[in-house]
Amino acid sequence: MRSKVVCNCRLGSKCRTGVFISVPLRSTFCVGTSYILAVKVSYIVAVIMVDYKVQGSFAILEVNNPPVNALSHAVRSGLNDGIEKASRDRNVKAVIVCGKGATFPAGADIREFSKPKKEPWLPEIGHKMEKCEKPVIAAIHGTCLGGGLEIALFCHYRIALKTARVGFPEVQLGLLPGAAGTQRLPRVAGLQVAMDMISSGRHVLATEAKKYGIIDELCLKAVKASVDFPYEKGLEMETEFFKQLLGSGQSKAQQYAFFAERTIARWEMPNGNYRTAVAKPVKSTAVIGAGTMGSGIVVCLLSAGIPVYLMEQNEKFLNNGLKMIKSIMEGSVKLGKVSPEVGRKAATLLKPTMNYNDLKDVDLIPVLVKTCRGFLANRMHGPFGTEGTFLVEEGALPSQVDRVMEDFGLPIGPFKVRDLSGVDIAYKIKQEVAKLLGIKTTLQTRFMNGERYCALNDRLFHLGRLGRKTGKGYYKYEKAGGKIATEDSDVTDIIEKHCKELGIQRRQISSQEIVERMMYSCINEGFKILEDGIAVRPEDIDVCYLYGFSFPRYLGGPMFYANQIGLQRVYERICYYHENFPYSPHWVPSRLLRKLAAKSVPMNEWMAYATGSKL
Ligand SMILES: CCCCCCCC/C=C\C=C\CC(=O)SCCNC(=O)CCNC(=O)[C@H](O)C(C)(C)COP(=O)(O)OP(=O)(O)OC[C@H]1O[C@@H](n2cnc3c(N)ncnc32)[C@H](O)[C@@H]1OP(=O)(O)O
Repeated sequence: MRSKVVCNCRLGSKCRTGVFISVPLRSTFCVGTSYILAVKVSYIVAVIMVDYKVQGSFAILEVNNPPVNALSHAVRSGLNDGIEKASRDRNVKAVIVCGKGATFPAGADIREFSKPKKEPWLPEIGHKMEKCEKPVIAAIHGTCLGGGLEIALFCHYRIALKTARVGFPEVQLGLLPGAAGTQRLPRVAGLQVAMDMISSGRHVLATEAKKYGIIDELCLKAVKASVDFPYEKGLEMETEFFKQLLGSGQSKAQQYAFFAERTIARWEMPNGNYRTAVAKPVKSTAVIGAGTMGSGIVVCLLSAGIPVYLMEQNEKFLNNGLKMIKSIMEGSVKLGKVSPEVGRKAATLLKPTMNYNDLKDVDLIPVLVKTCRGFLANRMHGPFGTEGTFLVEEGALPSQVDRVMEDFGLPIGPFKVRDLSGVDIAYKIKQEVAKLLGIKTTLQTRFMNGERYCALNDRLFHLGRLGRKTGKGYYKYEKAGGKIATEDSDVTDIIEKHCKELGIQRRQISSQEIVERMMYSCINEGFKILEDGIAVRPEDIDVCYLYGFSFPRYLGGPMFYANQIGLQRVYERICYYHENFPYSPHWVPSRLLRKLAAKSVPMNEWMAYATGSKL
């Protein structure tokens, strides 16, 4: 713990060096420390997050806000005071801005975006640095990102370790650089580089950045020319856009996704947690089943350089799988996704077999779960697929459902996915369930075990329309194994025939109904999953969707999306669909959702209600 007098802020005024909490005693100065400090003589508590040192003729402003030196309010205050102090100090001839520990500031403090905004803003500090009559140098190491890079761009010189990385990841948070980044980077690095970096959010190595002129060891670049507007006007526009984005649901969702990814990494199980778990080396693996999914997993393992047995009981399927793997690996090499070296080595790492004995010593066999309802993703995604088919049976077309869901943000609609994974897979899963229940289905079956059943997929299966692999499924393709999906009037005829035979009156279905039925049915299941303790928090579900189903990041995940819509509204619509579709158990409203909706519980308290610690 350090305590030192660092400023002379007036009693009761805001401490400009840090966070001023309370002043019950009469005191004329405040005491700052990097830690929350109870000082005997007063209750004044302040946090210093920029260490100010003078070494020789250099003033060093070292940002000290671990772990990533985010530019929190206390850091901004510290930088602001530091640059003013260095400007005033006659002994100081130059100023160095740097980060303590692992990195130069990695950007604004994302947690502060959802709090009341507090000055000083970053552009104000940046302008003070730029206007400082003494040279201001950014000494960069680690990850110099977002607001951190903007600060560096305001400095007169930038020097960096070769290993340092710079970038504007704001786009991943639904934002744009808001402290002159959009104005200054093009002037330093050129329009093309700036457009690439700002729109991709990619981190650029210092060696590459130097080439672009972002890291400038030699002198202050004269950055006066503007592409479209004078600098001041450009800055004004940038601030306006930044404010608009910051208030948008998209940015909130992306900020949520950023923290959700980190939250789920801190997992806890009854017999261990993320701190105590020790990774076991994986030297050999086996994949059982050489279908689309099995082959995909083999490709991932081979790309990581891990030996893998591919086990199949049927020689023809085994050979088909091997062909598929070879072609995917060759494609990956061509696209530069894996190196030619990895591609060549893959052939030696892959061992096809039809003998289970070969698998007895392998370290890992990934399990391909197809029918189990107990798992998170499959269980939650079940209603999604089922509702899609029901919508088509009631009046929509597969292409309409796909278009609406792609507009919603999914990378590929549910029927295109079914064609990709295979109509036969969906058919066989249903047949397995029917077999377990001792039921035989026909094309006329409308209920199975008291639940609504749609035999449309079965029709396509019996017509040999198995999806991409046969060149026809819910769409037609340019060839068997083709990728270009085109609407097929034959499919419309099949659907209409199905409805006519079963006496189903088709109707117009709105986009809103499609989105609600697809999304709310799986959200309802998501709340049941929380209720059952299958997931320990909504973030688990959302990250699973972001990665497993490429759910749009700008919506955060299905649970965050539900929260944004409002639980009361989601609950009411689920009740509405339950009334209209009483034979689909996925519309039975979740008890947890009902409780949360009734009490308008904020998302961070959902689990207290799910686990019963709050009722
Ligand atoms: C309203 C009017 C305003 C008008 C004026 C506008 C002025 C606006 C000015 C500036 C705006 C700037 C925008 C930004 O700068 S946005 C932020 C840009 N930066 C980022 O997005 C970086 C995000 N972080 C990362 O990518 C990584 O964390 C990385 C820095 C690469 C380090 O990775 P790694 O070593 O793997 O560490 P972790 O990711 O696990 O992170 C460690 C913990 O630190 C927390 N963290 C990281 N970055 C931030 C951040 N920017 N803000 C807050 N917290 C951050 C992270 O959550 C980890 O903590 P925990 O484990 O507790 O979750």
